[in-house]
Amino acid sequence: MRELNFEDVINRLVSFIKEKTEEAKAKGVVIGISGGVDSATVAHLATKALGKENVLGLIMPYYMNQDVEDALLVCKKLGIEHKLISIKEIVDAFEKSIGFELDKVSKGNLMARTRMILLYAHANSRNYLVLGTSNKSEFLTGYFTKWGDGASDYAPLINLYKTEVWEIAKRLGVPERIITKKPSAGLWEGQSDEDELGISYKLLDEILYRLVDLKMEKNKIAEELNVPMEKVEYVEYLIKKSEHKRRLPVGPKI
Ligand SMILES: Nc1ncnc2c1ncn2[C@@H]1O[C@H](COP(=O)(O)OP(=O)(O)OC[C@H]2O[C@@H]([n+]3cccc(C(=O)O)c3)[C@H](O)[C@@H]2O)[C@@H](O)[C@H]1O
Ligand SMILES: Nc1ncnc2c1ncn2[C@@H]1O[C@H](COP(=O)(O)OP(=O)(O)OP(=O)(O)O)[C@@H](O)[C@H]1O
Ligand SMILES: [Mg+2]
Repeated sequence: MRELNFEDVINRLVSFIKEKTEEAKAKGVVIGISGGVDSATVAHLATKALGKENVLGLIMPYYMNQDVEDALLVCKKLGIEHKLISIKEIVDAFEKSIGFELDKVSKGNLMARTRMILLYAHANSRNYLVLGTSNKSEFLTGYFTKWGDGASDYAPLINLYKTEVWEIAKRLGVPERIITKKPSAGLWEGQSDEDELGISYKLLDEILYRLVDLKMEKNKIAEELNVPMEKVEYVEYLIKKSEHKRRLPVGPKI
């Protein structure tokens, strides 16, 4: 992987949050806190940048489980204002109004979009910005809900791979159990990013870095990483298939 000076990266991330908040003349930021490492990292960075008084954490579970405890741990450790809002009633009411039972991916996307609505309701009413938590691995593979967790005003981690987010989290003092837990979108019981994506973040990031940043030939990547060519082609397929998620809607040239 590329060699980053993580202390320098942290300073840049903190300055970025501070600058963008000032530029927007916003009073603070609101972040969805899941109990996972991406949101914990963004919350730590925002607290460093703006002070704990100007950071609002929204914990928005559908399922009441250990993740809720972990999200509370993050907010309490940082001393930020936080609210616990169950989205179960809202999501179930949506589904009832839709009139048919949603498949699990569609229902998961509905959860992610419901959280987006709650984040923006708070941002609008307080003159806050919504900070997103997407990282480069998720962004490039399309592993996020379009206009759901993918929607935000600024996404500080968007240029950092998941394996790099783990390094930053360690240096920021994110609680160990949050760093070592299996990444999960938490959209259904037992969901795991690496199982759903069909590849470990370690290998995914090595392939993405070579394909996207270094623009290496696919056969060279397979050779260098000692993996079958199909793995590299699969990652390339994920990038292509999700192109529409990385841009605003377009229409024909007139
Ligand atoms: N070629 C194309 N051009 C323009 N638009 C296109 C399109 N193909 C689909 N679309 C549109 O995009 C929609 C599909 O995209 P989307 O609604 O996002 O849905 P989709 O990509 O099917 O599902 C989201 C995936 O992200 C995962 N996820 C979600 C949320 C959080 C996390 C996490 O890590 O925390 C992970 C989730 O587990 C699932 O695998 C289609 O219904 C259609 O409206
Ligand atoms: N229960 C939840 N409450 C509040 N926000 C949530 C919840 N679930 C997901 N989110 C938001 O959606 C984002 C995307 O989820 P994602 O799983 O990719 O990140 P994470 O949970 O922070 O880290 P990890 O990928 O390691 O689980 C979260 O970072 C968070 O901002
Ligand atoms: Mg998660």
